[in-house]
Amino acid sequence: MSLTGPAPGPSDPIRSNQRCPASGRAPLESFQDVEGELVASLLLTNIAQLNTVDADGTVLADAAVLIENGLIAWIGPAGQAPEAEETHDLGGRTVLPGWVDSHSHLIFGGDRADEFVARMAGQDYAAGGIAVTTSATRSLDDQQLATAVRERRAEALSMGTTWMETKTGYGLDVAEEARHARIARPLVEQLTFLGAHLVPAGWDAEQYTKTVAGPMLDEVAGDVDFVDVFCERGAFTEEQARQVLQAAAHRGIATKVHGNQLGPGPGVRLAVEFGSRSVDHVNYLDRQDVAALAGSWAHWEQATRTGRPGVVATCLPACDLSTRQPLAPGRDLLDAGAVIALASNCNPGTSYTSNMNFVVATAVLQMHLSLPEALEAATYGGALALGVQDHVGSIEVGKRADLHVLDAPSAAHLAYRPGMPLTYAVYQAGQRRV
Ligand SMILES: N=CN[C@@H](CCC(=O)O)C(=O)O
Ligand SMILES: [Zn+2]
Repeated sequence: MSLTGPAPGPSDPIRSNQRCPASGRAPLESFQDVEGELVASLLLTNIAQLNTVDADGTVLADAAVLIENGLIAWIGPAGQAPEAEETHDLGGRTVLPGWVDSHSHLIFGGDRADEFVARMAGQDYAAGGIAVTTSATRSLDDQQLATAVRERRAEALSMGTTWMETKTGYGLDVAEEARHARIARPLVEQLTFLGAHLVPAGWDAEQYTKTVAGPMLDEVAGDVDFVDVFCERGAFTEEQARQVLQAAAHRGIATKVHGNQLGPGPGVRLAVEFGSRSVDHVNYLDRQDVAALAGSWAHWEQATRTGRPGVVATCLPACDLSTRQPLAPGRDLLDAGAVIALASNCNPGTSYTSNMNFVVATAVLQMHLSLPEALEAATYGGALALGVQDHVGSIEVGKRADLHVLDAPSAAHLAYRPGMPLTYAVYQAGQRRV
């Protein structure tokens, strides 16, 4: 396999000012003028361990990466690296793809520390807490809400997350959901509509579902990449979830499902039936669920990463710890041939962290994933869950230069030294951001 290749041409994937293939929008507009300068050609060299997360899991020692115009242009031994306008000596550190965090809820006001403390004292998590955050979020004006989202996105970037999805779902009426979508749109790379998060007080569930699947979806459709539904006891039933997913399919919008989080249920089945990009949480799976998820990848060639992707099972271990749910069976899913992603689920109710280093460490230590499996799930797996796997999620020629530099000699240190501040530098579309 050759790791070298020609510099990307004009038709190559997302540059920082190009359109996102899933949404047709410019995903990084908000980041253009924040900091960092885009150098036409930049060589990163003296990399002790380069984890490409390509289809072969190639790991190179003593490596270099050439970035041209924000894209990866060459990968190979440091001793054979081409000349560049500028060189960064990474001092024998480790490089991996930037994290692709495919599940978060950053559009919120307030926090729910009291609820967390009660949970640690033995109370169960229940979907109803979403209403508390909805009130706190509605009380923020546009500027306050934008600032909150921007700061949370920046916090995630500072820990290596170079591509991030976030969801609405704390507005829960037409005007608020539309306001949240409009505000968040330029602040994250991809946006999901989760009007079907909770039936708000005072609403009849059937009426609310109709509103979500009709006028609310119409109002946000131009701003979102995905439609999601929380299919769980205390949230939306199978039939209600089906209405929302059908409405999305009718409008040609890709779907996601929050499913099987608090108990066994129809979430996985629905996601497979609708060909959703992902089903997220997946804590309570039976054999048929696991088989259905694995079977959804029948038309995908793993060795070449080509074909039709199936439904990604997104595991959220930080959430599982905070809600004291059994960890999602990531090991069993992988062994059965399913494809998993790891994501933060950053939100004030169940997972108030966007630290993907922590998520990956937990997946290795507690879910029994190998380090390479966890790395892949938190990068390429996330990209698959978002439909952007041809553009981000691995270090390969032609892809966007999203790189996470660890202050460590190998990626194993992520789990070996859990909780330590290992992020040394972050390059996003070729610009040094951290
Ligand atoms: N489970 C549904 N939604 C969020 C939690 C929302 C909340 O409790 O505020 C989640 O993914 O965990
Ligand atoms: Zn969620």
